[in-house]
Amino acid sequence: MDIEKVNSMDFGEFVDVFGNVIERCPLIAAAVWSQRPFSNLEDLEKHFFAFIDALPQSGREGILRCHPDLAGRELQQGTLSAESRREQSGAGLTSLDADERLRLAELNAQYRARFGFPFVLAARRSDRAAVPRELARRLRCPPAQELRTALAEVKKIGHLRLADLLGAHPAGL
Ligand SMILES: NC(=O)NC1=NC(=O)NC1=O
Repeated sequence: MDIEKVNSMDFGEFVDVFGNVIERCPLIAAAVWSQRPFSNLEDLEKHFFAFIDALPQSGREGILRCHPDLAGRELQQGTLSAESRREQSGAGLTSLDADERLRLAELNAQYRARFGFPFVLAARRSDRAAVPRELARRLRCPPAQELRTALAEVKKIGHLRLADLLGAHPAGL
């Protein structure tokens, strides 16, 4: 899909296509639509990220809370979004053994209890060994720093999803 096609979309089509670039936050696409026309993929992405950066802390934390846990209940129940399912299975999280799943569940619970939002990481840039290691490492970070780190991961996920939608090759982020 080229940027001219994106710029020609009406509101409904735009949100249909881009509504899940940021997981379960179609509001962001709904807001970004007003910024058209976009000069290219980077410009479109810049508007998604600018919306996030302009939110108050409660809004940025809210975006994190819209993310399903990695290898969590939604993965087991099959209620993940198509994008999340692809990302999580791509990182090998659909084939964890019981011990691995339990360890991740425990770490996710500790993380959520400490920060008040779920652990978020771009699964496509990770794998089944790195996820628990990263979770355990970030669990020890100061809250303000961890909020910044988690949002950077949301942007990595968004960058990869936008690149998929526009048929571009994701830059190393
Ligand atoms: N909590 C999460 O990090 N969730 C996710 N990361 C991804 O890359 N896809 C997800 O669903």
